[in-house]
Order: sequence, then C-alpha cells, then structure tokens
Amino acid sequence: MRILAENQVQLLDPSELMRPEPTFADKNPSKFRDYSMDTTDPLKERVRQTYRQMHLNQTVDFVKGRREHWLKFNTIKMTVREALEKLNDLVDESDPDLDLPNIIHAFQAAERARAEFPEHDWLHLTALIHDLGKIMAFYGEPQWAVVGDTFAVGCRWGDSIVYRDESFEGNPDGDNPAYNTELGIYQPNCGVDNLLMSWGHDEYMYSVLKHNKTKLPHVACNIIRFHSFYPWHNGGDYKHLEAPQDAETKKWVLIFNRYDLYTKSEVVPDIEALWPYYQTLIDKYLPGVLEF
Ligand SMILES: O[C@H]1[C@H](O)[C@@H](O)[C@H](O)[C@@H](O)[C@H]1O
Ligand SMILES: [Fe+2]
Ligand SMILES: [Fe+2]
Repeated sequence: MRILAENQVQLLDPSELMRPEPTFADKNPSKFRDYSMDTTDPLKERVRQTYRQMHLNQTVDFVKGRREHWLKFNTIKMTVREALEKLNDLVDESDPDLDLPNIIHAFQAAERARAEFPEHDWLHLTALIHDLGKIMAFYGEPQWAVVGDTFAVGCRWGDSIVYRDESFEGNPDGDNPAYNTELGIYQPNCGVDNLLMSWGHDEYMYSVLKHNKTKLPHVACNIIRFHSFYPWHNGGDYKHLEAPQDAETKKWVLIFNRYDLYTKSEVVPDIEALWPYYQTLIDKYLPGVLEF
C-alpha cells in the first residue's frame, strides 16, 4: 500500500500552509524570484536571455519532437548518485537566486524537507532528485529546453508567466488559431496531467521515474512533474483547465516549493557526510542503474 497522501496532509499544521513567509530563508523571502530587467546586470541578463529563447522556441511541434526523442530512455544508463554528481557541473542559467552548482541546491532542499518532516523519508528523496532531469543539458539539450519555469503549450500563454509581455514575440504558436485561444487544444477542466507542457526537467524526470518503476508514491512523482509550473501553482493561471483532483497535487507542490525556493542560499551543506543517509533512500525507492 502506498503512503497515503491524505494521512500526510493531516499531519500538517494548516497554519503552516497559510504562512506566506518561511522563517528559514537566508534572505528576505520577497527578494526571491526577482525577474525585473536590468541590461547592465550580467546575472539578470543571463536569466532573461534563457527565457527569451525558451518562449520563442517552445511550440507544440517542438515539445512533441523532444518527447519523441527523450521518452525512449535510450540516452544513458546510470545510478541516481551518478546523475546527481553530474549536477556538480551545472549552473542553472534561468535562476536569479542561485549561482552555484545544482547538486548543492538538491541537498539544500532535501535537508530542509527532512528537518520539517523527519518521518516522510519519501519527501526527502523527492527533494533530492527533483531537478535531476537537468542532466539533459549534458546530452545536447540547450538550457532553455531544460531549466526554468514551465507553461502549457497548445493554448494561450498564462498572464503570470515571467517576461510574458515581450518574450513570446515571434513564437509561431501565438499566431495559430488552433493554439492561441483560452482552451486551445484542451477540453475545459481536463486536468493538469493532460496538458502538453513546455519541454524541461520536470516532465522528463517524472517520466524517468515512471519508466524505471520507482517505489516513490505517485504524489512524489507529481510534485516533480509540476514543481516548475509557477504560472499554475503560484500565478493562478490555467484554472479553467484544472480538474478537481489537481487540488491535491497543487497542495503538495506548494509545500514542496518552500524547500525548493527558499533554501537557495550560499550556505553549502556537507554533501559527503550526507550521502550515506540519502543512499539508503535511493536503495529503498529508486535503486540500481536507471535508464535515462
Ligand atoms: O530557475 C528555476 C530553476 O530552473 C528550477 O529548477 C525550476 O524548477 C524553477 O521553476 C525555475 O524558476
Ligand atoms: Fe526545478
Ligand atoms: Fe529546484
């Protein structure tokens, strides 16, 4: 029997969920996710350019092509630890809050989840591996098709997407009447798992988990699948495409978001010392050599 998501939710103090500002963040929470433009600031420009390429090039056809390529899972075979260690060499170009290798972020997020929910070991591992799909960047995928916030393709772009007003300029789907309406290719309330998402590390890692028959609970896979869908879980867009069961997914994505976003800091955890604990979780939920 799977760990019941409902049980887990009851363990939460509802005031935790309501509290907008985490007390553990190293900087003022309102300072995270600053996508304001400043062409003289190299980090801000790096972020903006990554999204510009993403928003220009992520079309329905592009996404279908990348799914066709990656969802054969014939790129590489490796263990979770090997994949995580690859993230030593990845700095996420879409991220205004972190200029450090992504493996540090993985352990920062996991350790925070562990501190808040010591009994939910599945959540610790979920946090550790949530960005593992970024290994695509080492196998030919440009960062704009790997990192960053995601959005649905095949319908009108959500208003809360970062840089929404200018960065989709020239994306052909914007002129296509099949794709540029409120519903586009979707039925009302079809549910987020029926959306064709812009191609990136979320959907890829979700599919890798399912392909490799993870023992992680389904809600863990969904957290990973939608953690970058900020225009939905944070911006309030796409409500007309939500199905009732998406409320549960959203609730967990928002809990998880606290560990994902607000732990980003310059404080580097002692990764060597932490490996033995996390290896036991990998062996429990996602053992051996995986097909990516
Ligand atoms: O820049 C970040 C980063 O790429 C994260 O991994 C992603 O999940 C976030 O949505 C994004 O804002
Ligand atoms: Fe991510
Ligand atoms: Fe992350």
